[in-house]
Amino acid sequence: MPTIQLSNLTKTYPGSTTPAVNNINLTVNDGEFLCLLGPSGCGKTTILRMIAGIEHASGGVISIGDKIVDSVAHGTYIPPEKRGVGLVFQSYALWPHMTVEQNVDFGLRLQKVATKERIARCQDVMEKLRIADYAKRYPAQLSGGQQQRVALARMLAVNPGVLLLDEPLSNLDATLRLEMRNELRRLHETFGTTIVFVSHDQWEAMTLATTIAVMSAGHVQQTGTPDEIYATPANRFVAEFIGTPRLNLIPLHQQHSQLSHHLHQRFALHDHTQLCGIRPEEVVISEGTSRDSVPVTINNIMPTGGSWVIELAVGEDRLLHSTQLRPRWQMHQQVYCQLPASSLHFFNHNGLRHQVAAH
Ligand SMILES: Nc1ncnc2c1ncn2[C@@H]1O[C@H](COP(=O)(O)OP(=O)(O)OP(=O)(O)O)[C@@H](O)[C@H]1O
Repeated sequence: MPTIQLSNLTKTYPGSTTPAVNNINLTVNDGEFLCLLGPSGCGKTTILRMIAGIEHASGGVISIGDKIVDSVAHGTYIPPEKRGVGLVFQSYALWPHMTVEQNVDFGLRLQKVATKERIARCQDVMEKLRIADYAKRYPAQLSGGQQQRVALARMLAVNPGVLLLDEPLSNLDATLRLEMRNELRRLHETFGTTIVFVSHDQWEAMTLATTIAVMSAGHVQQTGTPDEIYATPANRFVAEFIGTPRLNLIPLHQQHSQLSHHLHQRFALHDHTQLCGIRPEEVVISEGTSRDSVPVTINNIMPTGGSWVIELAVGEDRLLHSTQLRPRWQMHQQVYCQLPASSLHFFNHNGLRHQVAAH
């Protein structure tokens, strides 16, 4: 299975002055399940369409395996059907006048695969995707999730080296979404296909991907495993984009902030260190005082179905704590919170993560 390499990849649509994709460098390794994650309009779909070949790059190079498939400078552009990639869109685009079986068979027919092998491959992929029972039905006679699986089966039947998925779960309800996530993960394990998946849903990305590339405004902000992205966000954007409830951000240069004062006592903070972040589940609450604890008031207790979000007041500052344990605190109770040093993320005036030393 091929590696996909994007080098200084840029796309500016005609009539636009701002690049939709701005000088991106990204490698998708063999067998990797990479998720392009970011808010609407950040350029995820544009990248996918350029890899597929249905959009031309304005600059930079795309290679699949050892072949350059798009490069303005080299004058190279390989058409989609010669790239060995399968693209599944948000809308499944099944042929309505063909049965499930005929839809799955479609690509194999185009490739002029021998009849016997076509039948065997269709059957195999339909069984793996659990749609063999609907082989004779038309798309209109299937549920959204079943149609989704037919679209995937149609792609997998032709055995693409690379599978590109553009928010393929976005039209499904919550239960089906979960089912399809498991299905996709199973597929990745079974077929070992290199997958590039576009999503704006952080949980989808965290639960599915082996690697996440977090994007904003045409740039890749950080690439890493789900764990790395969550535990060591490279900048403020990534830190805030990932995690629910959002990471707490404490401004470090506000005169009357008790939390800021507390952090200045513990750490050597310079002017360029602007913000300190801590995830709500890392904030520790206790009844008694201890070293490095801060007195706080329980300001609000919000149940979120199986977990709780608690708002703490520290003077004018507010801090969120989240927990899976039913809280034993009362509204307005005075308690103490701790901000463990290993859970703190410091960001400079450019929003970049950096280290600070303890006093
Ligand atoms: N065909 C086009 N012509 C002009 N501009 C476009 C075209 N397609 C996309 N854009 C613009 O390029 C930018 C990136 O769009 P893109 O669809 O890649 O973002 P996205 O991250 O996939 O968004 P979403 O999650 O909403 O699908 C957006 O500002 C969009 O308006």
